Amino acid sequence: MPNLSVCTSAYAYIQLFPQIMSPENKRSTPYFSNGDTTIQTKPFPVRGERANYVNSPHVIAMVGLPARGKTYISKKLSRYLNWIGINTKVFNLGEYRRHATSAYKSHEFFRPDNKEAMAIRTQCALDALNDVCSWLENGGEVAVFDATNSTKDRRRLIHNIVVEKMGFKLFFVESVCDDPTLIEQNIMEVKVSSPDYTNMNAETVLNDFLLRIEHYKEKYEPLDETLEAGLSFMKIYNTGEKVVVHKHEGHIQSRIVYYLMNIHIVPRTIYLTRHGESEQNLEGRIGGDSDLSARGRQYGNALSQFIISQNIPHLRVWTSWLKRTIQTVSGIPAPQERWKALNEIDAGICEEMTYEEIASKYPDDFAARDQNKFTYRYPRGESYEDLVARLEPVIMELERQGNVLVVSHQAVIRCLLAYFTDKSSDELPYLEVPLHTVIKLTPVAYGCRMELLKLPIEAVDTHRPKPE
Ligand SMILES: O=P(O)(O)OC[C@H]1O[C@@](CO)(OP(=O)(O)O)[C@@H](O)[C@@H]1O
Repeated sequence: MPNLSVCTSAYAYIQLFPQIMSPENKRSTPYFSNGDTTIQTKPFPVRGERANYVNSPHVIAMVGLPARGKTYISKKLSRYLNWIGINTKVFNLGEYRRHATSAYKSHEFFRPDNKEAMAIRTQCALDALNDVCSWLENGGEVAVFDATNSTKDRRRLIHNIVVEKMGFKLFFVESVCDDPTLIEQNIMEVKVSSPDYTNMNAETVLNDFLLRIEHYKEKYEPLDETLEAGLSFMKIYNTGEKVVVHKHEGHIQSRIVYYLMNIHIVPRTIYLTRHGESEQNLEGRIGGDSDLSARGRQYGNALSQFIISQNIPHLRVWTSWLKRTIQTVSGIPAPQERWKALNEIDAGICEEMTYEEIASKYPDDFAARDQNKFTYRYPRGESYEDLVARLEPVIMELERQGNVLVVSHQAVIRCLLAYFTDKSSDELPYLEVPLHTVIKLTPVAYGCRMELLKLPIEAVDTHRPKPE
């Protein structure tokens, strides 16, 4: 976290950016608009081996006026990248500023002519970038720098540090929004509860925040492919109405572009549930393709009643290709789609065995799975890690859709749930997904609200907890 020290010595700054600020050209620095004040920062990490990797780390730097959904995009992107196995972390500049100073009293703090505040803000940006670089140098793969980065000078500074000094890849993501309703909605949803505004009423917050935006607008320079032709970036207009991509590089940036092109913020609900109890669940056998038990069929009926009672507009129902999910939704009056990708984890040579049978026939495998359940792959079958890869298109399509009911299996629902609730790969294979329970997910501010709705039909417990 920030280590604030504003001084009048140009020493650290000269060290950091020798090519742009030597003693002779001290006054010609393009990076600060606050007169003679220069910023001292702790030394940046030394450019290490990571810069030479084929897959060198990436910095994703957000761009845009306040209340344009940058934090929403940062958090959501980080959740997705971590879920697909790319080690990602968000560095939010607002948090550095709040940690460094409690000077924020009103929008006046953000006036471009407030020199003292400007020095603090620049110091915080350097501290955050310093942490970004240290984290990437120590094994991180993608750092998301969540800040306004709304001037060309600030972006050049980031480029100097991230690309020229550290040798990392840099991609800017700008969120442009000129719809006053969306902006006001964003302020009311997330700014009213910001630590900047404790104990203030919503109207005062709204007015102050709108003035803060005005201060940023005075200096705002949107990304422009002619003026900043060398930079890699994408611009998202009005939450996805239009997208412009400029010089994106490599596999990770392509995935980021594709993901951000698919997400939307229209309110909707996702319902996840396992099939009703199956014949093989009753016997404690894994996998297979058995029919529902009598209680499983009751759950199918209860689920239809529940879904009808919810009165969900334009609901779509997705199932796997296995009999137990298809039988479960047979009474639901909504369009249905079958996905092979939603089939249960393939247990390979262990299919249709009980855990006890596996432990006695393949003791080494049984122990290995307990050691690392996420990466363990059943011989001639799959691991949870494989399952996440198989489910990525499902997540992408879910992101594009409105209201959806997904009826699938224990391991598959764990993977989907981990994505929506930001659970690590260690936690994922042990998430509790009981039979005869509907998991209702509603997007809120920066995440998802999760409700577990147990329907009143008994079922066996198929959860095998992590051994001590
Ligand atoms: O990874 P574990 O904890 O074994 O759970 C996955 C297992 O859950 C089961 C039930 O034991 O799922 P489901 O009944 O939902 O199809 C098996 O088919 C599957 O192999």
